[in-house]
Amino acid sequence: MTETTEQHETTGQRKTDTGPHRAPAHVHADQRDGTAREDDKQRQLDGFRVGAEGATLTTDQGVPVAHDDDSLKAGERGPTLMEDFQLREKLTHFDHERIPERVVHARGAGAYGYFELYDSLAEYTRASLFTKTGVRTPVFVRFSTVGGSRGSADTVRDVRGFAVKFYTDEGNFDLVGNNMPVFFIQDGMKFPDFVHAVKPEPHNEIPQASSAHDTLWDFVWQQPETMHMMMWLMSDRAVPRSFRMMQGFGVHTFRLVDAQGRATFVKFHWLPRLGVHSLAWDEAQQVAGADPDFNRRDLWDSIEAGHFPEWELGLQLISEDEARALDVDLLDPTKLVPEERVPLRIVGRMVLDRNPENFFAETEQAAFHLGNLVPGIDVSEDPLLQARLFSYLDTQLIRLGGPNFAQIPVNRPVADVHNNQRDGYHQMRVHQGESSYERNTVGGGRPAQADPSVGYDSAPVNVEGTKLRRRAGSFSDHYTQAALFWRSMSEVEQEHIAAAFGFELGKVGRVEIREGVLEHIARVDTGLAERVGSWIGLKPPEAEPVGPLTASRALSQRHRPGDGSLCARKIAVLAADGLSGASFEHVRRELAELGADVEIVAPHAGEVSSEDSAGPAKPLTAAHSLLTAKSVIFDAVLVADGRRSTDVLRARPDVAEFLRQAYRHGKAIGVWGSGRDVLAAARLNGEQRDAAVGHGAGTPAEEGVLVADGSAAEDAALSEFTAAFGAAVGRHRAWDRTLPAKTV
Ligand code: HEM
Repeated sequence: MTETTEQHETTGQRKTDTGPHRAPAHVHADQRDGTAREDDKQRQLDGFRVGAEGATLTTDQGVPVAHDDDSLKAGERGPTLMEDFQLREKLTHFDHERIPERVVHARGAGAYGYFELYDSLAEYTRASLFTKTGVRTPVFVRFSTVGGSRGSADTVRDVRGFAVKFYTDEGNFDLVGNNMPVFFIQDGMKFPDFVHAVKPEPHNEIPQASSAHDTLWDFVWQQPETMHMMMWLMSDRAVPRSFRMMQGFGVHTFRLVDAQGRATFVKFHWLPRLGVHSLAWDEAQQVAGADPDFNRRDLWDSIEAGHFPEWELGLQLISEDEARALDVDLLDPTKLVPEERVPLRIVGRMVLDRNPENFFAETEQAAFHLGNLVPGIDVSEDPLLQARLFSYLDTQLIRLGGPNFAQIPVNRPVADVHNNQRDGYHQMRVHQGESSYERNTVGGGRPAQADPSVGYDSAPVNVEGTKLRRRAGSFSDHYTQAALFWRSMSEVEQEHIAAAFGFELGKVGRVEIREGVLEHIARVDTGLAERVGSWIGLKPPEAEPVGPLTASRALSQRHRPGDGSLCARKIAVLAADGLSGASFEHVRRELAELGADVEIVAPHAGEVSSEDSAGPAKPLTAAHSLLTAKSVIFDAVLVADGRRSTDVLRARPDVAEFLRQAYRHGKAIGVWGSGRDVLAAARLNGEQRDAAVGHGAGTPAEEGVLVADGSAAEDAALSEFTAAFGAAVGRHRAWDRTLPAKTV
């Protein structure tokens, strides 16, 4: 018997199974042709599912329980008896349900899927993951915020974690990255300091999941290496519309290693099919209240709806010689290599197509680690990366309660596991044999060492030096790339960055911290410092401009619109009893065909009456009342035709506020038929708008505001309107409408 056959302690069944409990599917990549395939992980997980539907309730010992509502007492009104083993077991288990949350990245959501390689990298690496084209390697991905606790809101200003576990046939490879390509600090020695500074302040544990407080900005002031990353953190990247609409980055430089041991530097980039899109800051703050699970729900819903999130993997491959010619040190994690300098080679795609079935068992117990490497992939000497190599395994030992967490279903490899690592808390395997050591003449487990052509080997990098605690001189420029980022932004993005600095520093109480940070900002760009200074009432100091610098188009979100698809974009249709059901159904159907999720928001939830006999056969249902739905949880808003409906809507202040807020947040707004009157009454932007402006099918009154006369009788006109509206939603936002009032 091989060791992995003993691992399956629990048998179970899928929720949909009706048959007897199945023995776990036993996945051995090497029993076929040595290749891990997309469903291998799922088949392995099948063996651990426990479905209790229809089963008899038992204790943990399997004893049937006939009475689960009352404890065992001495008399009806007497004290509870110590001997009540049922009660004690139930309470004890409950008392121990919580495990520590992750020390950072505590709040997250995950999904399964696959990575498919379409361009072999055999010339650079022997990793099967990157050489077998067409093969779909199973993955589990967890997205997260960094600073907040497990129960904090999704849409706070923060970096997002983007951690990918590839279950390859050569073992697990984890790419534990973020949605920004650089980091705050250059050396792992500073990580605890940085995290202590950004987390809630220790005396009163305020503020939760926010960088807008004295200690974080004090750290920034004292540690100017943070400046490049602070530019990213103040940008729209820090408030993504969706996990599906973020880039991902490995951040550090890694190495790909070929069969001869030749190494090439590599930087990993994930590129979302849907483009890179963000919330407006005002919107993000309101979503945090209206739906704290906004990003988590979006990921879950899109997968359930079959709109599978997708990214392409792009690599920057850099030889040692090319590295020497770059004007940045590849070992410095506060620097990026512009794509214009080293273009991306797109090699594959990742698709997430399955939600986990149990949040705790899978997402919460997932353990990613930078040191989970496979043959052909190696680390670099980046001092931040080197510290991470220690930290993940160390923290997981306590978070997951001992050294056997690789046996937890979500963490276990699809590849076979054989070694002499034994015992410890939560050991699930029943190892066979008399001995558990090597070298060994007794026999027993005795896994043989792999052939060198198969086993992991570190890149033979020449390393020597004098022991010292010092930062490399090549790491010392903290401003040039921060300025590159600033100069690469569109006008709207720049305005958002300036306002974000203004917001955050505006929450800093100590004026000397504000002044100190403003000095650093002035060294990045004096124009930016002027704008920030005007928000916080300070005059920035004189500073020497950095440069000359060209911009990098690739850094601006504006150049990553994506495919414009409406995959699981949420559209609200404001309506009341008496709407035109036929025209509504027409618009709904056409938007749904584009992938959008169209929901009626009405004065009351439940059935809404339609005014026309030609309306839909089934009654229309409002998914939300105006009490439960705010415009911030939708991407766009429509107002339906129907005189009786619009007469109600145009008199309601909450409808006017819904539209005004959507307008302020740059969202597409569309009205047809008598819906025009509701728009006119809303006085968008405080003005009485002439609802006749721009009418005609799909004619924009201004960018993203579409007004049509179309009624049910004019199908072609309505289709034209719907198509124009859909295109506006696909463009995400009319960003100019989101600009905060300028103070300069
Ligand atoms: C020396 C610097 C760093 C240290 C010491 C460190 C440490 C940690 C620790 C202890 C965790 C919790 C892990 C767990 O409980 O399972 C964590 C999570 C994480 N870290 Fe880091 N980190 C560092 C830098 C970074 C950087 C630069 C990135 C991005 C490239 C990053 C990305 C992540 C992600 C994505 C997670 C969440 C993984 C998950 O979803 O479970 N960290 N980090």
